[in-house]
Amino acid sequence: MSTDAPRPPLSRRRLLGAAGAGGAAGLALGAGGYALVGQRSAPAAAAAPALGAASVPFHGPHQAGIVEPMQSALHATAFDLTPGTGRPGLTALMKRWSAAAAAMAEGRTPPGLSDDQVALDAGPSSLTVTFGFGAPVFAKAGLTAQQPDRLAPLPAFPEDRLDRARSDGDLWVQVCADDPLVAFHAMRTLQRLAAGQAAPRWQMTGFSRAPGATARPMTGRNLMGQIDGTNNPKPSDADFASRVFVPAAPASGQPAWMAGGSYAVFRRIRMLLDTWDLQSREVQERTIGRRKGDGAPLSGGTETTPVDLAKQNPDGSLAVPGDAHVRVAAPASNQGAAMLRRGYSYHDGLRPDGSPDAGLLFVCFQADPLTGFVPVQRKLARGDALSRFVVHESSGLYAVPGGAPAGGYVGQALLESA
Ligand SMILES: C=CC1=C(C)c2cc3[nH]c(cc4nc(cc5[nH]c(cc1n2)c(C)c5CCC(=O)O)C(CCC(=O)O)=C4C)c(C)c3C=C
Ligand SMILES: [Fe+2]
Repeated sequence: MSTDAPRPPLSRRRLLGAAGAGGAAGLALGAGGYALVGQRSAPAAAAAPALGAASVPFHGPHQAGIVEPMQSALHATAFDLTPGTGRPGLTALMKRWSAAAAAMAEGRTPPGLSDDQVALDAGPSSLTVTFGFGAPVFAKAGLTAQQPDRLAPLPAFPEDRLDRARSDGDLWVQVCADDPLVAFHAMRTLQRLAAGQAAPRWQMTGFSRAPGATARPMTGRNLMGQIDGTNNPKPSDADFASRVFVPAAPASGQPAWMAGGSYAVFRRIRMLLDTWDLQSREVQERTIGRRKGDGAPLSGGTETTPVDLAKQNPDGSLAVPGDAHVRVAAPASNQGAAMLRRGYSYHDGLRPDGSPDAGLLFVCFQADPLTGFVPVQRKLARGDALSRFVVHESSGLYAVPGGAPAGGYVGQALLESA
């Protein structure tokens, strides 16, 4: 599932145009959060094409990696604090991680480590790093009074087949970039910087379509072949911010340190692709409620035409079937519940039975999981035609603090609260 709607066309063209004119370095674009910056080294600056030179600022009111167009590579890692790492250790870690993420987002070598040089020749490639806190970290850091009640464990959904060793975790780190080596380097650097204070609990790798792969910007496809991400909330929607970000306290009813933050739900959802591929095109389309080729709703129109859930076929049946995924998941079917989906495909080879170990690393962000993911997944688990073709294998819910101002670090308002 992707929010592909990739780079805004204008900035994309300007990026490529600037590179073509040889004037990439130092040009601020001011659209979609992307800019071109100075490079890691002079030779790299001379050689880096626009894609590698594009950067997303680490500092800002919200963390990067939420509203920006999806990059092509993802590493998601959960860490557990090592025994004895209390609040001071966690504070030191978040300072180190934030400084490293800010540097790498500008294509600079992170402070405090000898660089492994994996990303040496590349620019920042739109690297974003997003940090989240899992529920257990609050007790471990002596911060239970500051734990949001929204961070209560997700309910058990029928048909979940969760592997607890690949679920949850004290800290969650999402690394995205348009170059796989840049993404690996960032993930590996953060892991090395955590040594002694936090150890990886699980790590997963995802991918999306490479920028420039299509003749024009298009919504991405998932491994079932569907156009996925069409009906995501858009930053231009009037209610976008209130759906995705936590407002300031006390109006939010949430701890003050969560202002500008969000909640991330992460689910590893395996697709039963061998079974899916045996289905007719008609069954596949009725399962989702949209045409496979162009993503148009079965109620008619084009990909971007609003879904008409009331539309009937000439025989009186619903054009979008009663159990179609888009009907069951729609805000209109869930008292307005909505979330910003930003998931990546994964493929980890074959399972023992020879079937592909592949699917969707589902990531969604919302201001409140109790009015976002939870009611929607509750409904999907009961009546979604897609359930026959997917298995939920791991799960996590994380509080994603607001962004850090220049000179600050992510989680500062929590970790320096009284
Ligand atoms: C609980 C939330 C959701 C899960 C889990 C989920 C899994 C999942 N979805 C697809 C494929 C598609 N989903 C689409 C739309 C869509 N999905 C959700 C929520 C979850 N999906 C929502 C809220 C919506 C939007 C509904 C609407 O308002 O119309 C689509 C259609 C295109 C689109 O709008 O993005 C596809 C395709 C898969 C394959 C999957 C698990 C593997
Ligand atoms: Fe979906």
